Amino acid sequence: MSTPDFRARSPWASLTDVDKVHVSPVSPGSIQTSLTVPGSKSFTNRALIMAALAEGTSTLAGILKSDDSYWCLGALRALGVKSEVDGDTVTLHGCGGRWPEEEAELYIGAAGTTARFLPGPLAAAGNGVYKVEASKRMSERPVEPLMEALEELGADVHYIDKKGFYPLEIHAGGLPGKEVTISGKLSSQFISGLLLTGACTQEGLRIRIPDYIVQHAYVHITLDLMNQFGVPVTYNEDLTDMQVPAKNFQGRSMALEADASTASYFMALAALTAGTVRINNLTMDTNQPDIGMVDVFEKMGCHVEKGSTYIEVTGPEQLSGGFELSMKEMSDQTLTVAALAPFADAPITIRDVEHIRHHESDRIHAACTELQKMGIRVDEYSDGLKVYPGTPIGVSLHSYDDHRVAMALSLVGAKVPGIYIEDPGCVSKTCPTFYDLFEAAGVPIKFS
Ligand SMILES: O=C(O)C1=C[C@@H](OP(=O)(O)O)[C@@H](O)[C@H](O)C1
Ligand SMILES: C=C(OP(=O)(O)O)C(=O)O
Repeated sequence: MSTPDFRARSPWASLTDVDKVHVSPVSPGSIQTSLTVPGSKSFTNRALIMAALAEGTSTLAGILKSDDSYWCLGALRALGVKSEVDGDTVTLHGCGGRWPEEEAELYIGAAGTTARFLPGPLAAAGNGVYKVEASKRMSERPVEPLMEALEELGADVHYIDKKGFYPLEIHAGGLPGKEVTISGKLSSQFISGLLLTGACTQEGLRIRIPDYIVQHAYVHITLDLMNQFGVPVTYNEDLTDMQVPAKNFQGRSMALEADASTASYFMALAALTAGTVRINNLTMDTNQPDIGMVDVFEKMGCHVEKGSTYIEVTGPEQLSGGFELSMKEMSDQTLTVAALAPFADAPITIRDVEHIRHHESDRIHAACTELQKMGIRVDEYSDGLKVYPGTPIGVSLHSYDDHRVAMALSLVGAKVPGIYIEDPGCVSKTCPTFYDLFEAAGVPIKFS
């Protein structure tokens, strides 16, 4: 069983000295609230990297302040990019397409985004030696297909401990570019990383995908943001053929979207407790794939109001089950659906998410183990799980140093007495204020 990697908890983390949280049940219909969720992790780390590489200054409002973004910003500072943070706004003075530092040691924490987005721009926009270290778990997560693609393009990558994994060293001297082929089946982040790399090459980059991209919506977020930062990529409909021009990013000011993944836990809270939760700063008009949870909530019997400035979910008296979902395109929410499923009136099956065994934990196995601990019947598949209706018993649940395990399992506590979540501080990877928001929504929270 994993022990938390406290080095990856940043100064933006919370609950650093907390062992457990006791989440207590609420009475049905008692949650009637509206809330504003923090900025999107995916937007924040992309925008930080593009702004750092850009010509000119960028001001990014509504950034997520969490471990993932703290370490990303820290790595960019170590590369010589100056920035100032004021509340949730950051100003970055872009380096104009060439990292100022020619030798740097970077620590990127547990962020898959930084781990997959930065190496290419290091090789292509750098001239020197960059040592990159990541958290324990990020050093077990796959990066080799991305590194192989970069090596094919001429990058000089040295693995320090184990071939194919962090920590590693990049001996940078620019990349000519041209063409590269990579599978999209393991992680969409490899593709986003190559797109960012393409802009920094000398001749531009054609990226071909021989199969398909899991969570391809995240690649659309990259494409849209690159366009906004002045690098228009041309691409075909299924994103299997993309052409990136060699072009400097242009600094700009923008407000970032709220995090749809974080919002989903609060919509799920309404779903589970027959309450009403309005998310004040998110609409259906987003590329973030986890917005698809709105359809899942409707399928489970919720009433959803899709406003022009908000989304509001009202839970039913009884959640409906009895369906199978392919969650390939919004796999970060697998754990949320798994946590709601015991309370549905028939089994729920989740498929096509084998890749989440390589996320912050083996999420399929973590979900099955913790549900079984609560006495819930589960079938585990290589690419998903089937959860049967049941009455969970109150126990202490492990969070596997995985923010989404902690946030999803906390939902169960809002319904079942005696639920404790171990190491709740792991939520700081993407939402250090998670338990503040949960409590403000009306769920009793007690730390020990
Ligand atoms: O590009 C991004 O911002 C993300 C891509 C997805 O990763 P994978 O495609 O590796 O599953 C997702 O799970 C992650 O939370 C964020
Ligand atoms: C998979 C996730 O993160 P990462 O960006 O580290 O891949 C996640 O946030 O669920």
